[in-house]
Amino acid sequence: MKFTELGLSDSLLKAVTRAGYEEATPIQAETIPMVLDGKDVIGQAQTGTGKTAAFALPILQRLDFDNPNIQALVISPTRELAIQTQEEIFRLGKDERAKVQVVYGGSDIRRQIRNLKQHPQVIVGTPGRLLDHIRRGTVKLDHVKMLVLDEADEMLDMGFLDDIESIIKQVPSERQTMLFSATMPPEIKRIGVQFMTEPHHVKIKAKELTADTVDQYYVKAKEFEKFDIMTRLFDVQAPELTIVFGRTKRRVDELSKGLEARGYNAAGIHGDLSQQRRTQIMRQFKAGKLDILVATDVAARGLDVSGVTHVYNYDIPQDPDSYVHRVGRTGRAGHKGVSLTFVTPNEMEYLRVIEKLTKKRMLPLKPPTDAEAFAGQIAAAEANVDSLVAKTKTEKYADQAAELLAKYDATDLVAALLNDLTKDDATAVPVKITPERPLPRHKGGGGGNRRGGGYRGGNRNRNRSGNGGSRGGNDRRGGYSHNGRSRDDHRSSDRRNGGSNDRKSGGYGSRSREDNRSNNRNHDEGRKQSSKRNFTIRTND
Ligand SMILES: Nc1ncnc2c1ncn2[C@@H]1O[C@H](COP(=O)(O)OP(=O)(O)OP(=O)(O)O)[C@@H](O)[C@H]1O
Repeated sequence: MKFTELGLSDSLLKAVTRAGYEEATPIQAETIPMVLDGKDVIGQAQTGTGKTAAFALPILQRLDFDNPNIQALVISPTRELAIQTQEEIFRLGKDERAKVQVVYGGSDIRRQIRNLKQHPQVIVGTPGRLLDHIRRGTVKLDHVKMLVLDEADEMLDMGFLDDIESIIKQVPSERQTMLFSATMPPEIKRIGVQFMTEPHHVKIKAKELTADTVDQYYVKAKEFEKFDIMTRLFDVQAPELTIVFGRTKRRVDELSKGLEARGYNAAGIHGDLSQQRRTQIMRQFKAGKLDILVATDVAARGLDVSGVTHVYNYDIPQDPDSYVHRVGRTGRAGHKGVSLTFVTPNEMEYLRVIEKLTKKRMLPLKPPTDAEAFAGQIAAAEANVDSLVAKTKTEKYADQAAELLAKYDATDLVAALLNDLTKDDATAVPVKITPERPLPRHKGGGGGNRRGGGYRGGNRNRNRSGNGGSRGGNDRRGGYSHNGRSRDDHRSSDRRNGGSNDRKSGGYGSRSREDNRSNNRNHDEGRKQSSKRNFTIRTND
């Protein structure tokens, strides 16, 4: 549907055109008129289908620019998502000079207070820091007329619910309330509607819960085999921008160090890192200066990084909703993506439960052999050679080239070049990743009651202490962290190709070589980091 049919103002239509949006997505087409009409809305649609603009545009239109008070509040589960959402609302409301501010934990509160004195009309924030500002009296919500819970099911789940209730108490009851997410379990929706008035539930029907643009695979492997298989898969699939999800913070640290040791341009983020470091890594990743982001579920919700081609679940998520959000970091806004999930033999039942929820079968992949990995590396190196030759001013080096050709056999020279352009093979740099305790044996069935008595872990009072929780994978959720994300991620510092199974992909969902060539981002950089030394991860545990 055309944006012009939705009742948006001319300046917002201009902003939409400037953003490059041609047509409204289904969730935008359905919810924008309702929100403009002042209705309470629950908006549910696949990941990456433009839910942010679906609430941002009508909110901007309903702002009274002569009113200096906070009129709209958007609550986000993670700092990174809050920052991104503020940026998008600001971008769309630029012509109207909408004042949009973000507040989140782990960053200088005095600066936030200074900015709050500039009278923002829209606030985006994480719950802990919002509460902090409310208590200090630096954020006053008594003029708020629009409230959004982004990633609403996450915000209304046990980990956040108390904070959300405390915040909502500060917002006038005469307000418009909106909940948005790709997933909305019925029992969470029941909690949500208590904060709403005659809500309209807009659920964009899709055959599958996950975006249909993502080709989903799984590899059955033993715990200790996963790392080597993953790097071999990288060689074969040649992912461009990749997110690897790990279950715990320790896992993320070890994986990112191990990948670096093998010459990949990788870095990890999780809730124990300083916010400064988290922001720095996200910036690098968004700018394409980092090929692989390794993360806990702190990066699973809402993050919109264009060009993420592959998502690897190094650990199968315990929570099927989490799977939906993780793989939703690729295949966004109509682009293609590939996801790959490792599953140990005793975790197969978890895979089936995820498939039941998503209504999509993951295709099994065999781990690539060494020969296949080598072939993948050589293919990438050849593509590199093509671009190197194309950009080299041959005359400049002609004499030295002739000298080298006289000294060495031409085949030896090219072989040395290829050796330099390929990464160390798995065995050359042994990496040992500390085994995580496997997920408890699944009781079977599943799918129906996902949260209540399902397998989200019996003890719903998770991680309230915000103690970082997941070291050793042993927290109060029966020995497993909440998807590797502790309350600390949420609050402690807030207060607490292709995919097709064709030859090019060799059956591994790789991107075409053409793609690789044109997007040969920083593989060279990555390679330079490669140290041909033995590398074993040490941990404190
Ligand atoms: N109408 C549109 N046409 C094209 N692209 C769009 C449109 N609306 C939004 N986008 C772009 O699509 C991408 C995904 O949007 P957004 O992050 O809002 O998705 P989402 O549905 O909130 O996903 P998630 O469930 O993962 O949070 C963004 O890069 C956004 O700029």
